[in-house]
Amino acid sequence: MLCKPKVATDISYQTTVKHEDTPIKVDILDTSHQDECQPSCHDVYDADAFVVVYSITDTTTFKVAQDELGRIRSGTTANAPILLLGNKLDFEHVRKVPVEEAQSAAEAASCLHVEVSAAEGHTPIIEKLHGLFLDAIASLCHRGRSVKRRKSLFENVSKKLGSVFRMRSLEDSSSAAAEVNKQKMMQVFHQSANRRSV
Ligand SMILES: Nc1nc2c(ncn2[C@@H]2O[C@H](COP(=O)(O)OP(=O)(O)OP(=O)(O)O)[C@@H](O)[C@H]2O)c(=O)[nH]1
Repeated sequence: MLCKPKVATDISYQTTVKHEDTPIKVDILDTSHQDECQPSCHDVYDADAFVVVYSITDTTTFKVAQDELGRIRSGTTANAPILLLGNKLDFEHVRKVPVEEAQSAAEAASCLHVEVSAAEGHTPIIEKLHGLFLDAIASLCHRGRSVKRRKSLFENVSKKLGSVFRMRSLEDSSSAAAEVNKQKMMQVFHQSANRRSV
């Protein structure tokens, strides 16, 4: 299950994260929402997790993000973990999307919500992405695959990046930040496992 760019402006990345000594290959597709490519031209139904990005300064991007949440939740990806990510937090003074509105959209779609500034550092974003990947893994495990199959699934966690920021390697975080990440990752993993076992 590899994410293939659908149009020239899509960008794909590959990276590796570790979960309990198991390397997990992650394919990331950063899809473009430029005029010539509406969201509908993307096949989002083969991803294991999603990051839907909007700008807190632009209500149009939030509207598109909400539509995307609906599309994801209504297809075969209905149970996939989603991170709704509000970007450009450094532009708080010209905010157009109230945080409460975004939070309730996230709640309605049963997804995580976070606001960040890609311009002011990647660590908080990377932490959230690690959590999302683990959520995807927990989701795949919960679907009752065999242990052998799970390992190969671990190598195929893929996701779709909505838009806005360019991501750098997940391995760039400092060792102190990595320890914090690890703890948060395990928290999210356990929360996710608990949620899904209810
Ligand atoms: N101030 C600020 N600028 C940002 C932030 N994130 C992105 N930008 C800027 O916003 C502009 C658009 O960023 P892109 O990453 O190209 O946006 P995009 O939505 O992915 O664009 P497409 O791939 O064409 O859909 C660029 O000039 C970025 O430098 C942020 O957090 N703060």
